[in-house]
Amino acid sequence: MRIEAQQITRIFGTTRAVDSVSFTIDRPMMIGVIGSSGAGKSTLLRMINRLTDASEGNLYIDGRDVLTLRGREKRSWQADCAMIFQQFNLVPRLDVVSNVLHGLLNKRGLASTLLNIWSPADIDRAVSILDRLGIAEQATKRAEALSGGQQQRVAIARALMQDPKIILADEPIASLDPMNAQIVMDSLRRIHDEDGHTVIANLHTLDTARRYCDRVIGMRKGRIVFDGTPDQLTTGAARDIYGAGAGFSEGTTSTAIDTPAPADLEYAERLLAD
Ligand SMILES: Nc1ncnc2c1ncn2[C@@H]1O[C@H](COP(=O)(O)OP(=O)(O)OP(=O)(O)O)[C@@H](O)[C@H]1O
Repeated sequence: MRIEAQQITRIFGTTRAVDSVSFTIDRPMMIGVIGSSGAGKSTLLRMINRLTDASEGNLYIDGRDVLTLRGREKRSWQADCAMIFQQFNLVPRLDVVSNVLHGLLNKRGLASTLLNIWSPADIDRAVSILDRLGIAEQATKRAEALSGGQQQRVAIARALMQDPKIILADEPIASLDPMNAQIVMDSLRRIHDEDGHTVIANLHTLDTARRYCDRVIGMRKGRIVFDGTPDQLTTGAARDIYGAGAGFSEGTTSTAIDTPAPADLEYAERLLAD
């Protein structure tokens, strides 16, 4: 899949949250997007997925501009473009396997959703995806009973259930302890390696971007100020991305937040409402 962003821009009031961003992805890659809080990382992912409309620009996916899609075609693109969020966005009271089956909602009609009708083949597939992520034994538990790391793996399973062409992850490990963060990043990397999906992840630490990604995009004030390999991401380059002075320390690049972002809640509501 070839992805070509041409001068994508999103303006909120007087803020150019994303300002004339262009990049091309011409083979499946794992890409990390880094930058300080407010740099425009979430807005960029949300424009790709069409959760937020762009103010200007084009996003060609295999030659088709997905920013202009409406109605059924827009939903079809959203089904191809799975999102994973910092706060997991599972339905807490539902069991794990039902949460994974919700990945099909982007592809299914309302009736089967309301009646909770899933074919045995769908259920088998959901369990085998959970198995792949090492959490099949949790399938019948309520999502809320799982640890954060397990919940994020359920969210990844839900994303895989929709058989996406691309996976977008918005700060997928920002709420997790280091061990669970590693398990989740290992899972995303393995999915990329095995399935050949492009994964674009907003990440709040440089070492994670360096360790897991083939390419790193650095954003500052809505613009791309770095686009290169992890090797090219020197401390000097990081200082430019984060706009820090000589006292810059790589350990202080965290932009983790503790409260669920409105984007997360909106996504969960959309999954339930569709
Ligand atoms: N719905 C909105 N309405 C108004 N302004 C917004 C909205 N969403 C984002 N912004 C603004 O756009 C800019 C970029 O925000 P964005 O959330 O994309 O940055 P980010 O790099 O993802 O930051 P963080 O790491 O804190 O999530 C910020 O100035 C933010 O306040």
